[in-house]
Amino acid sequence: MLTEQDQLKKLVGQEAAHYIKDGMKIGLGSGSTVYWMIKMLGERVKEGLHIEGIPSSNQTAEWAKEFGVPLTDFSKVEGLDVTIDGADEVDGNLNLVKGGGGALFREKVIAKAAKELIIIVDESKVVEKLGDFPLPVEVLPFGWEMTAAKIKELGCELTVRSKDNEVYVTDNGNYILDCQFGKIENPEMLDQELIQIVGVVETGLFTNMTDKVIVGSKDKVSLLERK
Ligand SMILES: O=C[C@H](O)[C@H](O)[C@H](O)COP(=O)(O)O
Repeated sequence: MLTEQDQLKKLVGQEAAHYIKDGMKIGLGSGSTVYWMIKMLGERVKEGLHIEGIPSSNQTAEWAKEFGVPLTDFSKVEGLDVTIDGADEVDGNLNLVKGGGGALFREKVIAKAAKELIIIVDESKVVEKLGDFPLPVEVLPFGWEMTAAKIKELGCELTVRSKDNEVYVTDNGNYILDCQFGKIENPEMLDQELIQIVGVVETGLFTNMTDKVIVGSKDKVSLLERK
């Protein structure tokens, strides 16, 4: 039995699959909303759609295999036509917080590699200002305590992400620091400040990258587009 939020995730995930055209190379994001998009893409592939996707996480790769979506990698393609991904927060300028599922680094790679970035969310993710959701920052394990101290100097409280009482390790073998900055006034500047800290691999701030956001709410699906 799906929760109301999951039903909205399903709705926008399925909707997004219809943006894909024959022959496209697609960046496949991560998370429970993307799951529905991949499932629907699998159905379209069975009906004859020819596409190839690059997954942003091991979980996404598994789903793609399960639903019959062909995969490729960056040794075989030069770029992507479109990337479709979820988000943890979206602001009015279509800036994003991502990485709730820990896949932010590969997600940023496939977002940057694509001609178009389409984000799929339920309405609870749309906010005026980013920052209620703690910002995930991927860091190298070596000296992560030093990296964390430098990040704290930018004005946040943080925790190292854990899972089942162990430190959570990303698909890239790194750690995630969940950073509570409060409302983020200037996401672009914060992203730049964070990325300059030695040991930071990537941040969950995706600024000036999103072209379209498909938002699912109770009575409709709406489209937000880059101004
Ligand atoms: O690392 C995970 C990703 O950034 C997800 O796209 C994000 O957390 C949204 O996930 P969901 O669709 O499950 O809410």
